[in-house]
Amino acid sequence: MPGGRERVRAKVPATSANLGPGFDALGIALSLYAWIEMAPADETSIALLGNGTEGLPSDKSNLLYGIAQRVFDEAGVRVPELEIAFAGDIPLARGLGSSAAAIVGALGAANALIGEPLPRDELFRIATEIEGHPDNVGPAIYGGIVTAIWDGERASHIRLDVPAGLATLVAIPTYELLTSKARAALPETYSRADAVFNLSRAALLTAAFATGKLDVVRHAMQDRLHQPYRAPLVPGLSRVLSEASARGALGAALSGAGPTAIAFVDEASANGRKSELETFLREAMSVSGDGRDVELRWLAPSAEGLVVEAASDRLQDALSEGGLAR
Ligand SMILES: Nc1ncnc2c1ncn2[C@@H]1O[C@H](COP(=O)(O)OP(=O)(O)O)[C@@H](O)[C@H]1O
Ligand SMILES: N[C@@H](CCOP(=O)(O)O)C(=O)O
Repeated sequence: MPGGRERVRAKVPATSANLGPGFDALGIALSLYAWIEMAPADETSIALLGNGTEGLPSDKSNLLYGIAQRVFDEAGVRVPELEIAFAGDIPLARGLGSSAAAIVGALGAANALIGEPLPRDELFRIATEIEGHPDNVGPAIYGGIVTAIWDGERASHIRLDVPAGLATLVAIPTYELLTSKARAALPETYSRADAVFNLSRAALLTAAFATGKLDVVRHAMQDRLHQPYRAPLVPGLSRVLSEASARGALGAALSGAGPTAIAFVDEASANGRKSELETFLREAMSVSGDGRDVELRWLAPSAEGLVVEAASDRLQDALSEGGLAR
């Protein structure tokens, strides 16, 4: 491939979007990853190696192939046949940005395959256009915490380092909730009081992250724009939102469009209350009541976003030999 690579592999982090009040505006990258590999081929093949990918198409109708072709079209290059492989630890349709990771990884891999004609900010613009909002694709590309806007044509963002000592615990239910369904539950209009309630908290939360003032996070995580309307779709969410701060968390939120819940903890003041928070989240989010249908994970924030490298072996081989850095 002139100026490009023969085989490339993109690594993309999971994300938690919204963080409570920052609906469609704020998100954080988490250390759980998806890999998307591409190489030119004589005939297109798509290997889906991740858990939960069974129902996804493995022909040219797959999202990953379509996005790669969009990059080639924008760059005026033709690569009609591709060998694509996807593997990932990010569970699908749980509010941890699986679709954002797939979009960002496909954009990054396709761009690298043809010599990176598109700058990273253009990848962000295209990813936002495809996803419809910038709050999960932003941290997936840039890592850290990202605050962003989208006006339908242009996307602007600022990336913040994650404050030292901020730990995140996610409670992932076994059931899926598609973002499209969780968005359909939202009203068309909001009152001025609710708009002011959210914009003041989103601004305070962003400033708290930017300055490392973790004690302010607990006052800034409430939301009136999406969580109250999504709570009927996520059993236990209302309890988590109202009680998590009394159980050792700085605050809690619905992760992305759900159904995962995310709690923030200040390592410096957790004072041995992590197991209390774990027990509480497991109990509250369990539909079966015995907690076995909820997976708890302490996921460190990921400072790194999209990384694309030349690959010397196939993703299948790297996976089976334990060669993927998690
Ligand atoms: N590797 C992939 N290939 C094709 N489609 C994918 C891939 N990963 C995710 N998707 C699509 O994204 C959907 C999940 O996206 P979404 O409902 O936004 O949930 P979330 O992004 O929170 O996991 C899946 O049902 C699937 O249609
Ligand atoms: N702001 C969006 C975020 C969706 O994130 P996802 O990771 O669940 O796709 C929303 O809340 O709808």
